[in-house]
Amino acid sequence: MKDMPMSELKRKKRAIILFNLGGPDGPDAVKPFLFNLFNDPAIISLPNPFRYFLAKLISSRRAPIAREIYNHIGGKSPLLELTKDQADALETALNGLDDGYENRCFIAMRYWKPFADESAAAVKAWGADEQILLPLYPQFSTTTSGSSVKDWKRACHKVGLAAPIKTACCYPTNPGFIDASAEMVKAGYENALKKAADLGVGKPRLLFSAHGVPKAVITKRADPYQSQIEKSAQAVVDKMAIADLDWLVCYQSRVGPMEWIGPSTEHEIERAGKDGVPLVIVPIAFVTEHSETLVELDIEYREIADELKIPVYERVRTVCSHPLFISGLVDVVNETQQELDQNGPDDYAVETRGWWCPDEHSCAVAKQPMGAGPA
Ligand SMILES: C=CC1=C(C)c2cc3[nH]c(cc4nc(cc5[nH]c(cc1n2)c(C)c5CCC(=O)O)C(CCC(=O)O)=C4C)c(C)c3C=C
Ligand SMILES: [Fe+2]
Ligand SMILES: [Fe+2]
Repeated sequence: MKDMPMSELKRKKRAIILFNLGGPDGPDAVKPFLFNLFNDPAIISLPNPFRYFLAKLISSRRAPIAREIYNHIGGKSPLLELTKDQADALETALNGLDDGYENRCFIAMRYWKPFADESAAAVKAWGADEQILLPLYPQFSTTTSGSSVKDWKRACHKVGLAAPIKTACCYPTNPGFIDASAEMVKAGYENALKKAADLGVGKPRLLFSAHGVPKAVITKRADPYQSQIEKSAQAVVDKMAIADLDWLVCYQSRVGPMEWIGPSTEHEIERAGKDGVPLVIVPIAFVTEHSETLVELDIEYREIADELKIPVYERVRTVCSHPLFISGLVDVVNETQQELDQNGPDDYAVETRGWWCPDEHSCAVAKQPMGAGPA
C-alpha cells in the first residue's frame, strides 16, 4: 500500500465546471438566447414581471440585428466547440498529474446549451466527490462569473447534487493567462511594427479591448471587473517589456441606452484615425473566439479603421487552448483545491445575502456582499 503509485489508489472524483456565456447554435436559437440573457437579473436588475416583459421586448427587437451578426460566421456561435477543446485540454493536463484525483471537465453555458441543469445532472450521474467551479472569464463580474456560479448552485439544488463546491472566482493576473497573452500580443505587435515600417508610418498603438458593462454595474454593485481588466492589461504590458509602448484599455460591445464604462473601442479607433497611428487590438476579457471577436473586431471595427485610413489594423487572437493558458488553468484548479482543503467549501450563507465575489486572494471586495443581489 505504502509504495503503491497514486494511479493505482482509489482516486477522488473531481468535477471541474467550466462556465461561459454560450451562444446560439443556429438562427432559430438567436431570439431565445437573447431572451435568456436579458431575463437574467444579473444583466437587468428589475423585479419580475417587469424584467420578463422587458426581456421579451428587447430580445424581439435585437434578434434581427444579432442574426445578421451571426450570419457572418455561419449563423451560429463557435463558442461551445472552442470551449470543448479547452475542456479536453484541461482534463488531459489535470489527469496527467496523477495526484490522487480523477478529473472530468463539464461545461455549463449561461444563456444557451448546455445549460446548468443538464450539466449538473451529468455531474451527479458521474458521481463527483467534489466540484471546482472555473469561470472562463479571468476577470470577475457579477454579470458573468457571478451569474453563472449563482445559477449553478440553483441547478445543484434542483437536481440534488450535493458534492462540496469551491469556486475559482477570478484570475486576472494568473501567470499562464498573462504569459500566453503576452506571447500572442508580442507576435501581433511585431507583425504590425513590420507592416508599419514597410509603409513608412510610426509605431503601433495597442488597444486592450474588453467587453463593456453598464457604469451602474461597477458603481452600485462594487463589481471588480473594470479594475481587474486594468490589472490584466498592465500585467501583459509588463511581461512584454517593450520600451515606450503606446497602450490603453477600452470597452466594446455596448448595447442599450444606459451609460457604459469607457472609453469605447470605437472612440479609440476614431482617435487613432485622427492621430494616424497603426493599431493592434487585443481582446483581454475573452479567452475564446466568438461573435464579438470574429464579427465586431474583425469585420465591423476593421471597416471603421479602413474608412479612417488607419494604416495597419492587426487583431490578436484570444488564448483559446494555448498550452500556457491551459497550464495556467491547471494552477487555478490546484490553488482552488488547496482553498477547499484548508478553508472548506463555498459559504452559501454569505452568497445569499447579495452579490458576492468569493475571491480570497486578489480582489479588493473579497468576501464582501456586493450591493443588493437578485432574488
Ligand atoms: C467578459 C465578458 C462579458 C461581459 C462582461 C458581458 C456583459 C454583457 N453582455 C451584454 C449583452 C450581450 N452579450 C452578448 C454576447 C456575448 N457576451 C459575451 C461576454 C460578456 N458579456 C460573450 C462571450 C458573448 C457570446 C457571443 C457569442 O457566443 O457569439 C450578446 C449577444 C450578441 C449580440 O446581440 O450582440 C448581447 C446582447 C450585456 C447587456 C452585458 C452586461 C450587462
Ligand atoms: Fe455580452
Ligand atoms: Fe474576486
